[in-house]
Amino acid sequence: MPHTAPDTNVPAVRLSGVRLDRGVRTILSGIDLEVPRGSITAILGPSGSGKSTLLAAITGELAPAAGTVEVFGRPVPRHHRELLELRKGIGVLLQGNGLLTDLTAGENVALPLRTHTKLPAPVIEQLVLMKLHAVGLRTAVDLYPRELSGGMARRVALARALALDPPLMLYDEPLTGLDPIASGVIMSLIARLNATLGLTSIIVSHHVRETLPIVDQVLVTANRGIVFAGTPAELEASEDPLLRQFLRGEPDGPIAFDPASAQPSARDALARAADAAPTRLAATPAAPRIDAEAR
Ligand SMILES: Nc1ncnc2c1ncn2[C@@H]1O[C@H](COP(=O)(O)OP(=O)(O)OP(=O)(O)O)[C@@H](O)[C@H]1O
Repeated sequence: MPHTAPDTNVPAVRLSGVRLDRGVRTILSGIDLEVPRGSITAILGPSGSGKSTLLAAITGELAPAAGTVEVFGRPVPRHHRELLELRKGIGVLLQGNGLLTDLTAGENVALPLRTHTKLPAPVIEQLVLMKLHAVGLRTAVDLYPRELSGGMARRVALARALALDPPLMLYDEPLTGLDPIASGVIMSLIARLNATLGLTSIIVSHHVRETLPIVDQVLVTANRGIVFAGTPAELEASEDPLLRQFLRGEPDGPIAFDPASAQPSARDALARAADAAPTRLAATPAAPRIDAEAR
């Protein structure tokens, strides 16, 4: 398991030739990617382009229709028991906080420890305080979720995701519903925890501007694939019309906001973009929209 004898040359996550379907629909295909250990990777892209679906493949919630998904050098298993083992090594912060409202912050953080370990209660109590301390909320241990601000509740959920010391953290839209100040706190916390605990982090986000400063690698999903993989600086410097439009969060541009209503000129520009970067941009006039939520 990831907890034991890590081979530091093996990436934390590797996808090779992966295709992901939902029912009869192919959401992503031809996916090759590596997430180096210790890094922070952002998965950005328009709504519905398959960002969360990629996370689901990493946790084994969605088996690939083709290709392989490896976490710390091991193929993601399909059997329930082995999957549960894998997931103990993956901390997930979901879009909603998922805190149980009738439990205190401390009891919420204790849940994974009570469920997955046989540690005695006093040890769990100490671990809970340590996790809450890591997110700057030790004093909130006895508060109920309704007594917490949105940002505090997100930090308690983060402490709970860290409870079992997972080497890999997945964040699905960690900033949803937070104001700019709380967003800044969460992003710097993600960066600090990644560095101090030696984690590997993957962040799915619509919040491009808030996310780019803390990440090492950016992947952009669109048009059923990964249309960009590189550093934040490389993304900012890209001349690719699709990426420029996405970065600016514009509904109008070379990529049609609503492909059904694309004008011929938009289609032409899209085709030119696809010709200019055939390996990175599999754009077609029927490609998914780039929408304004990308901001
Ligand atoms: N459990 C599911 N069953 C069927 N279809 C699904 C399921 N989950 C997602 N999809 C579909 O897969 C596509 C990609 O969804 P996904 O949630 O991965 O996109 P996303 O990029 O994360 O979007 P958003 O930014 O809006 O969260 C969408 O068309 C969505 O409707």
